[in-house]
Formats: sequence, C-alpha cells, structure tokens
Amino acid sequence: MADYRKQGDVAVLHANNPPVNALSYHVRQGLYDGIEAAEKDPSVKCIVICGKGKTFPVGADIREFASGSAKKFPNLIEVCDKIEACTKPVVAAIHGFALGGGLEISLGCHYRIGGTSCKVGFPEVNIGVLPGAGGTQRLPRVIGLKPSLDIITSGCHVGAKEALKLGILDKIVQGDVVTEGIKFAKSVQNQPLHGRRVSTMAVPDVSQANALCNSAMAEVKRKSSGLLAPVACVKSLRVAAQTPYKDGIKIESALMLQLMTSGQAKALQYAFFAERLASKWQVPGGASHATVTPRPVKSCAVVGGGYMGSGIVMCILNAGLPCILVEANQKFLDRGIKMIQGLYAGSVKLGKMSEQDAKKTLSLLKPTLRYEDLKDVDVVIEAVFEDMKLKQEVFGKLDKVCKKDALLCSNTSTLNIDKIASATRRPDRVMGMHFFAPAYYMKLLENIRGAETSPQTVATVTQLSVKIGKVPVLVGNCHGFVGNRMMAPYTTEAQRLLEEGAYPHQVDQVIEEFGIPIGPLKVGDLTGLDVSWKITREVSRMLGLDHTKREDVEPFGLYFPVRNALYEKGRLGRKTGAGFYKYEKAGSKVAIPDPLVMDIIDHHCREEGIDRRRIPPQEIYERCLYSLINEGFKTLEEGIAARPEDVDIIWLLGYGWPRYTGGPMHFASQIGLRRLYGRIEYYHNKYPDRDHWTPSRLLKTLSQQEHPVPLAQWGQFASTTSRL
Ligand SMILES: CC/C=C\C/C=C/C(=O)SCCNC(=O)CCNC(=O)[C@H](O)C(C)(C)COP(=O)(O)OP(=O)(O)OC[C@H]1O[C@@H](n2cnc3c(N)ncnc32)[C@H](O)[C@@H]1OP(=O)(O)O
Repeated sequence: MADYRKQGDVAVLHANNPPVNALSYHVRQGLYDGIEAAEKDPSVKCIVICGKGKTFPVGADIREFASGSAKKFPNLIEVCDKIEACTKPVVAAIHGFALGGGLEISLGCHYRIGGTSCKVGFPEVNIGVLPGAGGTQRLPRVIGLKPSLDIITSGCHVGAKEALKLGILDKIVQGDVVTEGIKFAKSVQNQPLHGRRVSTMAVPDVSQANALCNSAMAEVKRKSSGLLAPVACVKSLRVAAQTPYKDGIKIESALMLQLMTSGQAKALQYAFFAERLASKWQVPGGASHATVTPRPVKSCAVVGGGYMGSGIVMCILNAGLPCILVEANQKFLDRGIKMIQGLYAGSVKLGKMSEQDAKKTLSLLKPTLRYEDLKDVDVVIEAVFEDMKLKQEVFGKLDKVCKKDALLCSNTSTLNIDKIASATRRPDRVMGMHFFAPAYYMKLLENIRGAETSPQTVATVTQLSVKIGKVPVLVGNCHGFVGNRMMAPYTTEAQRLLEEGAYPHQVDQVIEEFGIPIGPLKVGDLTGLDVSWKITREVSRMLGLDHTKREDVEPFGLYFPVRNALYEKGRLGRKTGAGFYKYEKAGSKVAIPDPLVMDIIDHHCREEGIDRRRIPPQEIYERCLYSLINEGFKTLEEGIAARPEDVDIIWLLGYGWPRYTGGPMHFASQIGLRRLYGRIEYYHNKYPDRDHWTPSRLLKTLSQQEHPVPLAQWGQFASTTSRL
C-alpha cells in the first residue's frame, strides 16, 4: 500500500511494502489514489513520492508477473501516467534504490531528488524483460539515447553523482531525503509544469540514433548471445528516438508482452528467487536459518596460499575482516602474498579501488609460518592440496592450536568431510566450504555439512559466506558433493563420445551453442590433463581399483583412454600448449582443433576395433546434458541437495550453466520430465554398464505423475530423508 499524509500544503506519499517496496497491486493502487486525492484537495500545492523503510520502490513485484496481478488496474503504466498528468508538481524523493518500475515512477514525476548514497537503474534485462512502464521511452527523453542504451542494456546501477550528471536527478541532498523532498517541492510549487512532463519532451540529438542503435545491437548480440531482453531493449530505444511517445509506448508494451511470455523471462525470474532462497537452510531435526543464531566471526585464517587460498584470503579481507595466511615455508608464503598484492595492484590500476583502500585492506593480512599464531581466530579455512592424508594432518594440527570454539573448514572440492573431521576432536565444528576459482570473483560457495556438523556451525558459516559476498548453498556429504558429482557424468560422456566418432571441437561446439561458455574438453585443457589424470588415479585408489586396468575402472566411469593417451604424450592442456586442442603457445587461451589429436583418437579406435560413426549434435547434447541432469535428480533423491533450486544455483553460479534456462533442474522441467525420463532410459538401455545412466528414482516417480509436478514440490516425492 501507500501511506498518505499531509504536511502543511504538501501531500507526502510513502510506498509501504517491506522489505523493498516492490510495486505490488496495493502499492500501485495506493499511489494512484494518493495522487487523485492530492489533486482534488485544494489545500495541497505539491506532492512528494518516497519509500518507507530502507528504500524507494525497487521495481515491479516480480512475483506478480507469474500471477498476472501486474496487469490489474492500475498497472504501472497507468500509475506513471497518472503522476505525470497531475496538475500539481510531483517530486520523487529517492533514498536507497530506485530501480525498474521504481525509476519509472520517478520519471513520471516532474522532479527527482536523491540522497548521496542512492542508486538508480533498470535491472530488467537481468530478469528477462524491459522497462515496460515507459522506461525505454522516458529515460532517453531525459538523458539522451547513448547513456540510456548503456543503462538499460547493462542493467547496472548508477550512483547519485552520475545520475545527477546525466540529468536523471535534479539535485542531490544531504540528510533526510523526505524532509529535503518537501523543501524542494515547496520551492517549485509555483513553477509551471510545462516542460517538466517527460513524455512531452523530445529525445535530444537523434541525428546519430541509427548508428548508435546499430552498434548497441551488435554489442548486445556479441555479449549476450541468445538473450532476448537486451535485443528488445535496443529495439524499444530505437523507437523512442524515432517515434512520438504515444506510439513508442505501444511498441514498448508489445515487446514487453513478447518477453514476459518467453521461457527466458520465466527462467531468469526463477533464478532471481532461487538465488535468494539459497542461504535459507534447514537441517533434519528442524533447525534452520530462522531458528539458529550464528556465532560472531571477528577474524579468520587461511591455510595454504596457492591460487585458491590466496583468492579466499582476498574475499575475507574485502569484507573488512582480519585474516592470517599460513604456509608451509617462506617460499610458498612469499608467493601467496605476491599474488594477493598483485591482484590488488591490478584493481588499483583498473580504477576499481583506490590505492589507499588497497593499502588499508592489505593491512588486515598477517602472513605467518606458525600454526600457533592461529590460536585466537574464529574460523580457519584450509586450502591445501586435494589429498586426504595432507588435509587430515592439517586438521589435526589446527585442532591442537585453535581455540575450542573455532570453526575448522575445508575448501575440498570432492573429499569426504567426515573423514577430514575425524582428525579433530570437534567434528561438530568442522564443515566444507567449497570455493570456486577464482575465489575472489566467483559468487558460489558450496557449503558441506558433515554427519556431526552442528546447526550453529552451519549458521555461522552461512553468515560468514554472505558477509564475504558469496551465495552459500548448503549440501550434504558425498563424493564431489552436488556440483562436481554432476560434472562427472557430463565429462565422462564428453570423453566417451570421442571414442565413438566425435572429435573434441564437435563436442564442445554443441555445448557452447547450448550456452555453457566453455565446452567440457576445453575445460579439461584448462584444468590440466595431469590434474584430471591424478584425480582418476586417486579416486581409483580410494575404490581399491587399479587405474591402469580398463576392466577395473570402466564400470566405475573412470576409463578415459583418449585423455590418458594425450597425457602420456605430455599434452597436459593449455599450460603446455597442447591437450585436447593445440594452442599458439603455452598458456594461450585460443583452442585450435588439432589433426594430431584426431589421429590419436582414430588410432585408438582402430586398436580397440571401434567402428567410428557420425554422431549427430542432438546425441552429443543429450548424452552430456541429460546424464548431468539425471545425476542432479539423484542428489535430490538422496537428500544431498535440499531443493532443486539449490542444484540450479550451484550450476548457474559455479559452472557457467546458461542463466536464461534457469539451471539444470528448471531446464528439466521445461523439457518435460516424461520426455526426459524416456531419453535417459533409452541411453541406459544402450549403455547398461554406465552407472550414471541408471535413471534416478525420483525422476522416474515424477515422470509418472498424471500432471506435471511443479518444481517447488519435487521434494515431496524424494523418498530418502535429507542428508544435510
Ligand atoms: C506494465 C509494466 C510492468 C513492469 C515494468 C517494470 C518492471 C520491473 O520493475 S522488473 C523489477 C526490476 N527491479 C529489480 O529487478 C530489482 C530486484 N531487486 C534487487 O536487485 C535487490 O533486491 C535490491 C538491490 C533491490 C536489494 O538487494 P538486497 O538488499 O540484497 O535484498 P534482497 O535482494 O535479498 O531482497 C530482499 C527481499 O526482497 C525481495 N525482492 C527484491 N526485489 C523484488 C522485486 N522486484 N519483486 C519482488 N520481490 C523482490 C527478495 O526476493 C527478497 O525476498 P526474501 O527476503 O523473501 O528472500
């Protein structure tokens, strides 16, 4: 709703819909009625629109897009038009954020003022739509076409200073924005409104409109290939420059309708809420984010200053927390510090950080070679080499020196967290914190709860994860957890396809066309074929298998003859300039299909008596992606992942799965579970020896329901209880 009050001859309208004043039906109605009441009241001379609580409205209520309430009278266009048509001056007083529909409301106002820290923007592209309440038509009339193209197609927030410079804000004010808004409104109450109604203005300097729009169109197609919304934004802005407002708004609405009904908008809006759901955990027994109070974390330590460890240190420092970095020897410690210093220097050079801030942040870092220095820290994150023996050694040492209630976490990406915890006397305070590389950049944190991890440890680690800027997803303990476990069948199928008839570039092309930025074989080269070779050897050992014997490893999906042949020839990937591809030089990023690799593959097939066949792209697509999705369903049925949304967030934020499909589980719901199950069963029959094609029981059950079960209810069909 919107609260209406009068202060002298000023009517003040507060949008009131906590926590972010999203413009739900009742808020729109309140604003519309408020303007009407103020218009009718002869004692009112001017009006201020603002937001209750922490922000101005941040946009339309995204949930109303699916429910249909967004269309109810008055819709957002009607509210903006009502405000603009008012015969008394209306001032938007912005604090916090004015985003999307919130910014459209303020562009409907005759004046806009903002607090020093306010931000404005049109983030609609991020949820698959456009600023469809006149935003694409009004913004260019205020600030011109070029900056409007930048703001609307990027979805970026614009700070107060920049907004003032561009002309979005008329004034920046200090202190309480509503008080200042009232003062400002009084100062303009006798000014004519002619020239203040944005829809009546012309877009300034349209002589270059076509060239600007052509180049913006090329840019959005290059940057976000396959995304519909940025393309529609450019189209709508082109119209703004070439057409009167009354016609432009109709075209904007038509484009909005097309986007709203697209699968992309639904998937992106699903991802928006899934991301916010991720940190809301619950464990068996009922303890949850809502019931358990986290312990305060005032300082942290990281063990291991390699690529991952250094990145983790930076996340902690960036959050303003002191961090101790421990290494085994001076050489490694110096290397870690140098890496961290270099990355901050790079940020300063790029203008992302001031020199002073970089210095201040770095002053929070304390390097050491002595574990004893960790005695007072609240949380330690271990980031040493992925080796159980080494990790257990480290945890044993930490357990001895750290205070009793300190949490000990491991950045393992695959190893058994209970086994690591068994090296300590505090398994209730041990957890996995699986960061993704580069750790200072990637938003995902896969947090692993061991069998004995206490709810308070979960609460504390979740809170710390959010504080260091991550999206934490709580998962259960199993080999590879959720993300890497699903990765296994995907990479296995990619490699098995090579033996049957495909070449690396053919597999990667299909996956990249689907929208994953780097195909599985290029990822293999990036990670290093020696690294994956060693992992295969370690996993084989753990399972008591001889990794050199095909008959041992094949049934476990650990047989990678092409990779092994390349590894044996010293082709270790990008770093050696040769792997599944060749590269201009070691370290180069451009992967070039290599006839030598094709020969190696052909030779292997001849030796094994394999008749190579042409593999259609659809088969590549299904074998890589459907096997991965099937594994995702298995993590749900086993209670390793709590919700399908969690699986999706892990793949969206950790593995580059295209956001406009919503993630593997949402994508599965779009394919249709019956059809998906049928294809998985087909491959299971074709490759009965490959365990990852055994269809998930949960998927089977869901696919047999008479009507499609909404994704949010899939959990009710998982037979096993949660293993979180
Ligand atoms: C006829 C024409 C129709 C429409 C045209 C207009 C279209 C639009 O306006 S589309 C919406 C555009 N706006 C956005 O996309 C803003 C989205 N929100 C954010 O970016 C962030 O929430 C924030 C920067 C505004 C605040 O961030 P933060 O402080 O980190 O809070 P959270 O993100 O955790 O959000 C808190 C809480 O609010 C819910 N929420 C946020 N925005 C919306 C929204 N637009 N609609 C509905 N709900 C929203 C969010 O889900 C969180 O909810 P929970 O606490 O339950 O998790």
